[in-house]
Amino acid sequence: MTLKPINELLVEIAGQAERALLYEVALTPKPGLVDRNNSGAHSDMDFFTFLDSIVSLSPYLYQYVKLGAEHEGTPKELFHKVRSMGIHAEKAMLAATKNINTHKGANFSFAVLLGATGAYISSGQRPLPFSEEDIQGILAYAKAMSHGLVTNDFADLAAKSSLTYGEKLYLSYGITGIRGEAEAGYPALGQLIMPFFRANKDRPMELVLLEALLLLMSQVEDGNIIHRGGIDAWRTIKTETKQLLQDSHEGNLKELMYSYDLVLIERHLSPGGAADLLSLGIFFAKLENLF
Ligand SMILES: CC(C)(COP(=O)(O)OP(=O)(O)OC[C@H]1O[C@@H](n2cnc3c(N)ncnc32)[C@H](O)[C@@H]1O)[C@@H](O)C(=O)NCCC(=O)NCCS
Ligand SMILES: Nc1ncnc2c1ncn2[C@@H]1O[C@H](COP(=O)(O)OP(=O)(O)OP(=O)(O)O)[C@@H](O)[C@H]1O
Repeated sequence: MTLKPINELLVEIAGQAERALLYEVALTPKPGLVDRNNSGAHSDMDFFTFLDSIVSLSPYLYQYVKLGAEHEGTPKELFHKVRSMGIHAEKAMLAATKNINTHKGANFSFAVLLGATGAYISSGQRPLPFSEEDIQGILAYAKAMSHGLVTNDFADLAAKSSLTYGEKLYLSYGITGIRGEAEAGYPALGQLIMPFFRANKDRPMELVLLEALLLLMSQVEDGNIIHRGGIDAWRTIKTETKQLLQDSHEGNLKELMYSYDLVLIERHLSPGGAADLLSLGIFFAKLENLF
């Protein structure tokens, strides 16, 4: 087997991250979220805002995987490198979207996971497609990178004058959100979505992605839902999406999801955390050549 030059591999991996973000926003119907049909429970952004946002992030996706591939220090040192790069990316995103938060969470997680992917391939120059073990190796590296993140980020919140939604949720409920997910090595990917994708890899991709979104909504501690609707609204969504998964089959899935979109729009709720995890899952599924 001949291995591709490393830079070609990095370009291909960054391209799969971009593709995953495009697939996520194009997937329709997504309850409460921006899709091709409507802007869900969002009045400040639409499908095109997401396209602008993805274009602005694209060069950084490559930078994250390159930083990982060239890294020679500890996983934690790589975390600091990609986060610093991520702050520049977030500024580019906000400039492209006129200050609307389209991909804050996705940008953070892609920074960590692309960095981890780069570090993983450089440790043994793995060819694509990756195996299940490769993905586990990348998630384990991401876990090592994020060690102590929750404690460090939330250490001095009392002294801060303004708090982000993630910080407020931690102070109010002890909810660790995206930081907790990263520090645990993204169990929503390794233990939930990737096994689901592998088990369903021969079914129509679009339906599998819609079901995957419902699966994530039924289980993830979604900071976006909780900051807008509170804990009860989040619990209700978890129960309802479990029921939707039980009631749905290939013939009625889209119809049920169109109806549920109207419900979440009416309640002004949007599962942004689940959407981000879906795009990360699509990224790994592409690297594993599942669809
Ligand atoms: C950590 C990030 C995401 C900022 O967190 P913040 O508290 O502002 O945001 P918040 O927690 O509200 O969530 C951000 C996004 O994460 C996504 N999300 C929410 N819950 C989840 C979840 N359970 N799983 C995955 N993604 C989630 C959503 O899309 C959400 O919009 C990142 O933007 C960042 O690092 N910003 C720089 C700030 C910084 O460096 N602070 C440290 C100072 S030491
Ligand atoms: N397809 C999508 N449609 C809508 N939101 C998405 C989609 N994919 C991901 N998201 C996530 O939803 C988040 C935006 O949600 P929200 O508008 O609640 O956040 P906010 O701007 O931080 O808060 P608010 O506008 O309520 O003050 C984005 O950070 C983004 O990560």
